[in-house]
Amino acid sequence: MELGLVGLGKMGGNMRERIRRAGHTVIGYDRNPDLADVQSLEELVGRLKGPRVVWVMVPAGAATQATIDELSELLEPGDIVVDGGNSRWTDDEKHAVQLGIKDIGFVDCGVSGGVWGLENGYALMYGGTEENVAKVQPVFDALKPEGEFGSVHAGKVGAGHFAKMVHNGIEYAMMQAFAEGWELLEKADSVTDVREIFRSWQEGTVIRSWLLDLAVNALDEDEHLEQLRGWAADSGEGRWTVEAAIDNAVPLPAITASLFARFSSRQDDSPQMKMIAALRNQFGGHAVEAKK
Ligand SMILES: O=C(CO)[C@H](O)[C@H](O)COP(=O)(O)O
Repeated sequence: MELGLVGLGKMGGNMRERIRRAGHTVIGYDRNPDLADVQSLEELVGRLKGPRVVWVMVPAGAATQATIDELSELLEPGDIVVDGGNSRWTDDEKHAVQLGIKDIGFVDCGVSGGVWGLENGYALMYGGTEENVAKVQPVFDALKPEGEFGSVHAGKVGAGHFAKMVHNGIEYAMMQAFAEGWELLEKADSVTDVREIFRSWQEGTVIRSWLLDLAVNALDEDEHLEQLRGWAADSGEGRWTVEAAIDNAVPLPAITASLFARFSSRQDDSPQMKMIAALRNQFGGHAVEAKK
């Protein structure tokens, strides 16, 4: 089939390649003309035969909204837009309504696989009507990992991004657990080779996983992670997971703590710990350390 793909960055560029390898035609547009097959969204839409499927793979928020705004003007009834970015699931219903006014279909799709997806395939979680999903199915089949699992029609519009959001929340907590265990092992006098302990866990253990494999890769590159600063960004999905937990009154202590650990990582000094130190000093005369 033919696909229009908007956004050819780290994810979109490799996805174009994987879909092409499966024998489909992909016409890609990116703001960077060096990456693009066409120079505008208008040209992209003009090059596709109807009914068109256009996959949007740009940063969540303003960039996705601007792309959907433009596509809603250019596409025709019966065409489909797939949002494959990390959009907040609450945006999906709005986009479905916006496009639905012109009878353009909408499918949301959470995509996981990172820079390894080209070779390993991408895990896909999509939401939308059976009819719209069926029109995109050949592309889902091209992108998904080989084998029985790796893609799911998660429910109605929004369910794909909701599933991906929860996946990312789990990802936060799993990474945090590996990070905490690693720090404790590094600290223990009795332990001589933390990297080899991590490597040994890759077979036979309850915690063997792709994240563990990636941790071993990282330690092979830099055994004590001395080249890195203990600083981690977050791109929103952990926050949305915690917000959804509050909306549904579901306790998420591990995921919430792993999100907050990232906030702590961005502080050079902890303002709240200054208050703890001040209070301990006030009530008990306990020692404080002066700012250097
Ligand atoms: O979707 C992903 C992996 O599954 C992304 O890499 C993820 O968005 C990274 O999120 P964050 O910046 O919040 O750690």
